[in-house]
Amino acid sequence: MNAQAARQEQAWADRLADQAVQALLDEVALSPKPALVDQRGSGAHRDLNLGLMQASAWSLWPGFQAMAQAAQAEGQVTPGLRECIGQLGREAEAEMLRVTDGVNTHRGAIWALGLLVTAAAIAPDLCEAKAVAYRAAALARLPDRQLPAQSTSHGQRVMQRYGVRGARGEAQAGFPSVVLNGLPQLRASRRAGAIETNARLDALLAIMATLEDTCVLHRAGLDGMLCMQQGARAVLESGGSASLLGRQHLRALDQTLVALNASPGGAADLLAATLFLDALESDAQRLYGRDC
Ligand SMILES: CC(C)(COP(=O)(O)OP(=O)(O)OC[C@H]1O[C@@H](n2cnc3c(N)ncnc32)[C@H](O)[C@@H]1O)[C@@H](O)C(=O)NCCC(=O)NCCS
Ligand SMILES: Nc1ncnc2c1ncn2[C@@H]1O[C@H](COP(=O)(O)OP(=O)(O)OP(=O)(O)O)[C@@H](O)[C@H]1O
Repeated sequence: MNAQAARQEQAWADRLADQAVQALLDEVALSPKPALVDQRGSGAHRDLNLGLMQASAWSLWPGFQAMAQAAQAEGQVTPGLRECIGQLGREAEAEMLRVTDGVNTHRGAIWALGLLVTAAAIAPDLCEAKAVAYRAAALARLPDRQLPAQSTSHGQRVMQRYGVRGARGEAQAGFPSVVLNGLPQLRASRRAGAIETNARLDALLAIMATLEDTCVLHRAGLDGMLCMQQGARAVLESGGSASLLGRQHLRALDQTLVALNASPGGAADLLAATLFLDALESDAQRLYGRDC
């Protein structure tokens, strides 16, 4: 590789890490989100706040950059790359826990964005959202033989109890909540004239309307999850977060989910994934001058 190509690769890896961190910062700053940490406060959480979430997001930059570089070195989806980013993901999680003093701020986000950053780095000229999600799914389906024996997570417990597929299933299926719900809603709301805040809130609600969020199942059971899904649908069906009626429904949903302790952390991670893929497509249009 000549020096200019090497510089371009380096810049692309840095850019992907920037965009992943930016997506996390944009997700947490977006307000008012139902029962989640945002600029108003901690939602249903006692151990999370805005500053902690931001510090956590910044701490993940080197991990995302390293995943992008590993993908560039390998150049394709392989079992070796899967195991390499598994190790980098665990190191990123350890750094997150160091920065947050042991609080889980972004476990699900490291998983989702880590896979998407890796998938984007493999083929910078093939970065249409669906293509990136497809490559990320292929990676997520590969086994990680280096995965250490883990103590049972909240996610694993509720997946067994309710028969849902959780964060792994979402990734292995090609992020349907992002590709079929979050991104189309983000763009539909923009086209309908919503300001960016409302378009992003609507995207979050579109994800919440169908997601089997293991955070919610763990914290508030099946009733909490159905409440989240129905409440999110009610906001969208009454005109979305930009409409007066939609805002009334959104306020009610926030109060109900906080009372149930039902924070949709998985949906928040997938909103960050949506914002990442949206920015990636815009970047590619600028760099390559074509629709992805
Ligand atoms: C797959 C992960 C998320 C573990 O999931 P599990 O469900 O067992 O654990 P846990 O309950 O601790 O975390 C799940 C997190 O995912 C998010 N989430 C919840 N529900 C969903 C859902 N339906 N879809 C997507 N994300 C979700 C939430 O943020 C939640 O906190 C991950 O931590 C993991 O195993 N990583 C291994 C490291 C790795 O291979 N990394 C490679 C890519 S970076
Ligand atoms: N803005 C946000 N507000 C709250 N949670 C978020 C936000 N964005 C993302 N999340 C996700 O929610 C998850 C935190 O949920 P939760 O506190 O239920 O995790 P836990 O550590 O598994 O559970 P517990 O705190 O009950 O022990 C994080 O993994 C994070 O990915």
